[in-house]
Amino acid sequence: VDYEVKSTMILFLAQLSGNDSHQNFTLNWKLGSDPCIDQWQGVECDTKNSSIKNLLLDKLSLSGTLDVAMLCNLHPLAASLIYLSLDGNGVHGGIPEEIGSCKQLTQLHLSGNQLSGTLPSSLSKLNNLKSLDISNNKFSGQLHPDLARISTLNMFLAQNNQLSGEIPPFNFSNFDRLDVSFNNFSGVIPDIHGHFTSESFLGNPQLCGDPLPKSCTGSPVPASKDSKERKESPVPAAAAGDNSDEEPKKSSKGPSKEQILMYSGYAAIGALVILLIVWKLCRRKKKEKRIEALNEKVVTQGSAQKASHVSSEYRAGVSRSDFSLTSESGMVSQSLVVLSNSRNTMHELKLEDLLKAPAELIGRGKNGSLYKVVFENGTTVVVKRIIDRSVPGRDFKQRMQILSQVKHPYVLSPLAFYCSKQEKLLVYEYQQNGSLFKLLHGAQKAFDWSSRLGVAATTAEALAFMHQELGQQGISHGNLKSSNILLNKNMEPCISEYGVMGGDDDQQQQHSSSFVSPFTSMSSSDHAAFKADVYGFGVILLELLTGKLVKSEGMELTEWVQSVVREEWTGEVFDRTLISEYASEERMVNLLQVAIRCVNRSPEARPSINQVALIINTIKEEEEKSLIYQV
Ligand SMILES: Nc1ncnc2c1ncn2[C@@H]1O[C@H](COP(=O)(O)OP(=O)(O)OP(=O)(O)O)[C@@H](O)[C@H]1O
Repeated sequence: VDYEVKSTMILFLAQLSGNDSHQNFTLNWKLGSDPCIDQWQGVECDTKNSSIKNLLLDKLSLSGTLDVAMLCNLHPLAASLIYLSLDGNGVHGGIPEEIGSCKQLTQLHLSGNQLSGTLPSSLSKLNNLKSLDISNNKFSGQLHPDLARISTLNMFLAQNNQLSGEIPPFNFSNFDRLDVSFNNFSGVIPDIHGHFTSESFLGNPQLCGDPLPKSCTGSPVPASKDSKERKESPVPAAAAGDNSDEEPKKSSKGPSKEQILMYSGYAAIGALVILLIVWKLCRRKKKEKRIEALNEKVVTQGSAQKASHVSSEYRAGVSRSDFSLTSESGMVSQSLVVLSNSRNTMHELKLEDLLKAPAELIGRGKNGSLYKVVFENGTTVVVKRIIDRSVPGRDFKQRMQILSQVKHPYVLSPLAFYCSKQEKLLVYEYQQNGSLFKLLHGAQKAFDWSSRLGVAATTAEALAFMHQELGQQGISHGNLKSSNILLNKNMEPCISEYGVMGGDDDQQQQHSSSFVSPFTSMSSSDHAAFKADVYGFGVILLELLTGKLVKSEGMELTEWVQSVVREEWTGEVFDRTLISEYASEERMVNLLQVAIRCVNRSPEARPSINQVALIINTIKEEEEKSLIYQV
């Protein structure tokens, strides 16, 4: 079974279990093993062509979501999967439309979960489906009439949900089992050819007709001859919502009951849409208020201090700062904003102190210059002076405020910032162990495989937190590269300059063209920026694996790796120092596969950073287990 299928299955299970990667271990699903040969629990294969046939994951206390898009969008799986069973778990959320791409499915069993929402219309595309069991969930809405077109269907169990509308005219003569009881179905029961008793339809107060005792014309239905031995309904006609006394109204000239129902349905949808718009507007207002509140919380210092005139030209080794901070009027237009996450000593930080302190230029990147500033008390910070004027000041300030509130141990938050029309400065704690770039490409090259894997896993987790765990406030990095991964005093990676550029336009355009957002909750530019971060992270993985520079002698690392892999010389890609320490080639190849997926030219084909983090964690856990085993 190929790598992509294995990793997709591991991710699918992780989503099902609510991102609990331990479930993979319990079931023995490991990247380093084979689902068919090593018999992953719950997986049954077609022995002829080693393809995955059945996924039987009943009663495993899975409480995550059903991401069938992962399975059904992957051709080899979609072409082989015929039975998916998740009965008796706690899976929540809906069934995604992508289920329609799992064309070979003959059995879909999802009974006894917490699934909700309407059934996707794409279910009707499953024209091999024989049994569909969605009973004992929280599904609502109407069944798509096209469901009745699945000519192979012979079992439909949907009891105990909140489904409504009419029952589609299935070909009941093919059916062995049917149960739609205890829902909110309404209207006339289609012709069941005498195959089922009233039990299959009970508990739907608005349903009428054979085999229920409630007639659709008001009078009780006489038992038809072709009905199989029919039991008396335990629900009295009145309790079943018999509305025979309403019937005469039907013949009057006014709107029919169906029309009234239809119009009130439209009215309800209209009201819902209005409510949704009002809710969205309220949320936006609230968000703005929250940001304003955050702004008030921070310590601002004196708003119109005299600017100490400083030269705008940098001279290496000068003994004082040279940030030009003057506004047109010669005054400092705004003051330094010390953020609430700063250490105590930093609360006292003043703009004049920053200007007075000796500063040393330590870098000049495409987005600005970086200075190391040492205060009298010995505290050392770095100051990033941003030259990009395209980032609007308001956006920049808001982003900095949000970032200062985000507490992730592996994301370096700014200590303070300054923002005027001409100038943007950011103050960070100085990290004396330098950057990942230096560690990989500097003179000293003692950086073993386990540490590299650790850096990859920690960075991916921190990014996943920033992208997804923050929900609507998720922030992309915008300029992810190995020089922005710093090493803290414990040599752990720390992502620096987070969100400073608000998305690198070049990088985004280059790496996220022809993008169409599949999300409604997120703007397409946010989504493109997240995909650009995944690309940047993929390049970092390639640097970790190859030890090579991103660009050298006119050759891009991504292109070089892909060409070597295409030629099937994969082993040639890896850093010689890793080979000589006998690092596991299997796990290096697994990480390489992740990296290659991240740097895919098409942004849509790149995985989410959450998926990447999960796979890297799995590789890391396998590495740790093997180390314990060696000891
Ligand atoms: N807080 C810090 N502590 C120590 N070193 C840092 C810190 N921040 C950045 N550096 C290092 O200083 C060097 C220069 O940083 P700078 O941000 O100017 O360059 P860059 O990241 O290559 O460019 P840019 O971010 O503008 O694209 C880099 O090697 C970086 O790793």
